[in-house]
Amino acid sequence: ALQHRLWPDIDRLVKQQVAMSRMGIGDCGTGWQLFAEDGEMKMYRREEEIDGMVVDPLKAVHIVKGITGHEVCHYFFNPKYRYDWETTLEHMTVLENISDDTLVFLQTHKRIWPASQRDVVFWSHIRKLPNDQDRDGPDIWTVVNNSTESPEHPANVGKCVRIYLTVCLLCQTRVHPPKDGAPITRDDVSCKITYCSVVNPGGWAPASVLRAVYKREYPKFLKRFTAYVINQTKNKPLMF
Ligand SMILES: CCCCCc1ccc(-c2ccc(S(=O)(=O)CCO)cc2)cc1[C@H]1C[C@H]1c1ccccn1
Repeated sequence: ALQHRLWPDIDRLVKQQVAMSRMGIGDCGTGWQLFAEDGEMKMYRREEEIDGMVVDPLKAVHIVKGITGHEVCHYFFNPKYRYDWETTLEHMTVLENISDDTLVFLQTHKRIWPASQRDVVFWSHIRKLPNDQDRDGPDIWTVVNNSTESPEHPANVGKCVRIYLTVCLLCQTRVHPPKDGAPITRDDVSCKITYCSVVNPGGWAPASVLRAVYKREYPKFLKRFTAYVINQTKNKPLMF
């Protein structure tokens, strides 16, 4: 395929993020603390600071019945759905349509008192990966979002503080074939979702405020997003 300017970065980061996501919490070494749990959803964080700024890595694992990894990644990647599920979003622009699987976004997020408002520029890439652990299992789907520069939108010139993030959504579909050989329905599928993110808040914000924001916003985001995908797909044919 024709390579574009971001391709080497994207390819390297996707491979690195997928490898990290596939590691369980256990073998990521210690330091992960469970901070939120709701049914099948478990959220872990590590407390890390860079230059006194909270950049706590987050890892969430969730198992959702009735949807596939392709569907989860489709609704996460495609800009036309984002305002429906991203509650902290104030404005979103697609700066570049690099290819049908790679976009560059500019997003401004609602201000969270007492911190100043944030914006972010990132490339977003969706990819299907062969399921090398279970050869005849369904493919794995992933979306990786990673901050990038935009000459037209330099950091910290307007009212917003630029944040920097790396996000990886990795989805493994599981099919539980019906005994009587009947066609597969939504009752026979589930999706194991791993969501990893590291957000550097850019300018300084009180550690207590940031940790409270993350503790509130991440569980809300994953629950709302997965409920959105269930609702959007329930009367549609399965997308594998
Ligand atoms: C003082 C607060 C500073 C940080 C505010 C902020 C900005 C962007 C983001 C963010 C930006 C992108 C992504 S994504 O996964 O790529 C999807 C596409 O939107 C995810 C999260 C997060 C937060 C932090 C609110 C926290 C928060 C956490 C989950 C959801 C929303 N807000």
